[in-house]
Amino acid sequence: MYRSIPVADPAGAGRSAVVLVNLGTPDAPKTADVRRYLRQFLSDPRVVEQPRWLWLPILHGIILPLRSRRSAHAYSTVWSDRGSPLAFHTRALTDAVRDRLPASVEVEMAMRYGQPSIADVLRRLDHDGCLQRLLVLPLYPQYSATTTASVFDAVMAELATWRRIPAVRFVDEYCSLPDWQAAVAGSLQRHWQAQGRGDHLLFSFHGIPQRYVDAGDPYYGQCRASAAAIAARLGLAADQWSISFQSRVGREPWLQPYTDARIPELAAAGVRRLDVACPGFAADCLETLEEVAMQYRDLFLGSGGERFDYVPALNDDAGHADALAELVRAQCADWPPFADRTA
Ligand SMILES: C=CC1=C(C)c2cc3[nH]c(cc4nc(cc5[nH]c(cc1n2)c(C)c5CCC(=O)O)C(CCC(=O)O)=C4C)c(C)c3C=C
Ligand SMILES: [Fe+2]
Ligand SMILES: [Fe+2]
Repeated sequence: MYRSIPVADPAGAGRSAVVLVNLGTPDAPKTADVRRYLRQFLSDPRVVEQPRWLWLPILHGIILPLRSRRSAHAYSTVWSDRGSPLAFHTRALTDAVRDRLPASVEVEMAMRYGQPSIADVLRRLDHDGCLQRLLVLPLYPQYSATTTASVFDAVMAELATWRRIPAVRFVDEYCSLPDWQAAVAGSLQRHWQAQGRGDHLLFSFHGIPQRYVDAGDPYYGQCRASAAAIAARLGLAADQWSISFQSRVGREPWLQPYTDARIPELAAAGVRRLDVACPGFAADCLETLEEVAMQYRDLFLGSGGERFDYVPALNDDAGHADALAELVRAQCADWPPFADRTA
């Protein structure tokens, strides 16, 4: 019934582990792999809040057959010999965070959809039954039920099958942390020092349905507040920056303004040189590298703009890893090895 494993050292103090969880990505940019990934992703009731009897026939009859091929093509434009950008950037960030923490804390990455799955990573961490303390850090700076809460669901679904459950802590958001805001502002400043600065800075966040925000999802407020905090650190005036929402799927209204409407609007208002940053994405991925850096570049240049700069996500930037390692230390301050409780 519940998972049984012989405990290697019943008298031992047990171990502490940190799991950084990102969204996940297909195994390969092929229609069949993308289809398997989209099926898991879009079957999650946190992502698509529709009655299952209504949604599942649409998903299997229309969305998966049409979207898998189209998305596979989009993935093939960003795939590299290191694999999917979301996967290799998340791995590099996890390594950088691990390097900054005591060697006795295990630091692993997991993916909400696809591989390595949350269930596999948790079981591996508890292979000897000695995982006693677990910090889950979803790599979403802003909380949304569609992303953050879905990670929580998957962690709890796995632990619900365990006999010996570790103490669990869960990070709900980190966009309000000054260290993270400083890391984003710092990467923009470095970009401007190297490339020069545009006329306007657009912060483009992944959208969600407006209906979810109306029902209490704090995502919109956190996007606005964190963009404003970053702009303030950069000393930008109100007309030098704005926010928008990208990656809409389906027909119902999502958060606005839409990035693909805002970009031509900025060009028409006289912006010749546009900088775009995506501070809702911890790691570069399909949505930043293909949708923003390719599609929206073409859109801006085709609307009369002269120069378009996509400022990369923080990925394994030192300031990013420092901020997340500090967040782990603060969250686990009373756990070994951060605190010696024998004192
Ligand atoms: C259909 C509903 C979707 C919601 C709601 C949604 C929210 C959401 N997503 C991210 C981050 C990422 N999404 C990515 C890809 C992606 N997102 C959706 C749909 C929704 N996302 C789809 C169908 C896809 C797959 C690609 C496609 O077919 O267009 C990715 C990139 C993954 C990669 O492999 O590179 C990320 C990251 C956030 C932060 C969010 C809500 C706040
Ligand atoms: Fe998404
Ligand atoms: Fe997309």
